[in-house]
Amino acid sequence: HCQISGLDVIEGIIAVEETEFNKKQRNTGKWQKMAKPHAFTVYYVKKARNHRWRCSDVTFWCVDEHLCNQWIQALKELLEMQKSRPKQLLVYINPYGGRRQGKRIYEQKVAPLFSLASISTDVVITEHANHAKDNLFEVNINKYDGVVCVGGDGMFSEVMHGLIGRMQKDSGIDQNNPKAPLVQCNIRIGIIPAGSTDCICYSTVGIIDPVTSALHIIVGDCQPLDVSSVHHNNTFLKYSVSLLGYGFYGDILKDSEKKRWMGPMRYDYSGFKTFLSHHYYEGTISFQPARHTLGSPRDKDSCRTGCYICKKSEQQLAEQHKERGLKREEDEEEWKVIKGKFLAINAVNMSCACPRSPKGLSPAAHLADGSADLILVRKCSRFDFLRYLVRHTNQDDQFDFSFVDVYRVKSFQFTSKLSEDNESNVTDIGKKRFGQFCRDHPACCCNSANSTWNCDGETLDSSAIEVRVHCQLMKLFARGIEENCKGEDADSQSSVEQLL
Ligand SMILES: CCCCCCCCCCCCC/C=C/[C@@H](O)[C@H](CO)NC(=O)CCCCCCCCCCCCCCC
Ligand SMILES: Nc1ncnc2c1ncn2[C@@H]1O[C@H](COP(=O)(O)OP(=O)(O)OP(=O)(O)O)[C@@H](O)[C@H]1O
Ligand SMILES: [Ca+2]
Repeated sequence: HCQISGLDVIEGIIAVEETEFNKKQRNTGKWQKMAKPHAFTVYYVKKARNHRWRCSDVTFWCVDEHLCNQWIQALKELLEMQKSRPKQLLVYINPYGGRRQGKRIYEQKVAPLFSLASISTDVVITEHANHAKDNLFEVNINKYDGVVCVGGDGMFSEVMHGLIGRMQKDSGIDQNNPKAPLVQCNIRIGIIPAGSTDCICYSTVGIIDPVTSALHIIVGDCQPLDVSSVHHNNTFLKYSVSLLGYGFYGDILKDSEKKRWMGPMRYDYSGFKTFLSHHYYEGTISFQPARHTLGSPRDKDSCRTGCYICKKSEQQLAEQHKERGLKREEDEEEWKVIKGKFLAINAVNMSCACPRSPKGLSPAAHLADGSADLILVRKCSRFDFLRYLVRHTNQDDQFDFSFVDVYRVKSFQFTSKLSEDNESNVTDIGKKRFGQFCRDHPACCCNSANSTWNCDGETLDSSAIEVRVHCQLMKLFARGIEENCKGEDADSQSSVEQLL
């Protein structure tokens, strides 16, 4: 990554413009000797610390007007040849996400950069939930090179549902069929973070910073992403890219929804409350291990830009597409079944790194390997659960506990004990009364009721679900987290800077 070539340099250029300079500029330095100076300014990506990108500029002065114009022309032609760069974007802004700064962030930090890079935009400020999703079913989508969402994970989820849903509708695929081979979505999504957790942005870029994300969009980055489909009884419920969590994260979300007015703080409040309530839930989880991928959840290396494990999965996917029509072998593959009492069941398609937990729920999970990491946290003491949680915030291994198991899977199913009992028509009135008693006395930690699934920050209505990972179903304007050239925290130079 540290090598430099002419092409790398163009990749880092945002725009080239003839420099308009005033008398003051003309009278500075050695250029004041020039009778009639000419100049052009190159705006480029400057890489700063901790994956942050900034727009910087450098002005080249020239005595010869013709030579100056030739340079401008040549650089503009090279920029024009960068076919992965978007020209026309559809932007959705959630004005109420996170700290309600979405509109301001877009107008002040992002729109000027898009305009500098000659990107045209159609901007929709959402008026209600599902506005963006519904709108994506109506717009002339082919007009756009990408869709940008300004908001949090929930807003991203809306846009993703709109795009994937639209894609399947246009291709005649029934989303309610859990086994349907879904059509990949080639229109990239850009995330301008303005939410509460912004876990998808953090896990794919390495920082929550609107300017950095805007620059990844401008240079036309592309990061494929695994998407899980969630069904209940042959009915499609939702897609998930980050966390599908039952128990702890489901309960936090349910409680926090009532506290939206608190903003991002609501998660800490509900997190603390849920931690104290210490509820566990009984159920059965069955899963198919992901045998196609090379990695394991206990690997020391994490998914980084150009990840070879994700590339391998991409190749396998291409082969599968070629062999389409042949019977899929996955139906015959083994299922593992685990019954137990769980404080949390977390399935993550990516690390789920976020500022609260910089290495995430599963540090070695891959963005695009066609698998999810299934983390089972069994019933344990409050103290042990706290030790487990604390390891999300430091360098210690959060899977190194006897009550935590982790599996890399390509599909799984869950049924709670309660719904199993209901299905087998066990009507134990005493048990139900006892359940009621426990709901009224939260100090009791038994499984009085079902938890809810937290699906990328939204609750699901059903506790019994069937989940399948779809390898690289969609793409983002991102490149994954970059390996730093000179150690984790050091500044790394962009190719333009190295050239300068
Ligand atoms: C002692 C400190 C332990 C801190 C442990 C922090 C672990 C944090 C892990 C965060 C994982 C986020 C996964 C991302 C999920 C997103 O798809 C979703 C949508 O935005 N966000 C949430 O559901 C929002 C989920 C928000 C979760 C907040 C959890 C806060 C837990 C606080 C526990 C306090 C225990 C204190 C005991 C004294
Ligand atoms: N104009 C609107 N009014 C009300 N709700 C909206 C509007 N636009 C979008 N939404 C909904 O708001 C929900 C939350 O938005 P968003 O994800 O941007 O912020 P957040 O919840 O604070 O952040 P995070 O998801 O990162 O925790 C989304 O699920 C989205 O459907
Ligand atoms: Ca994955």
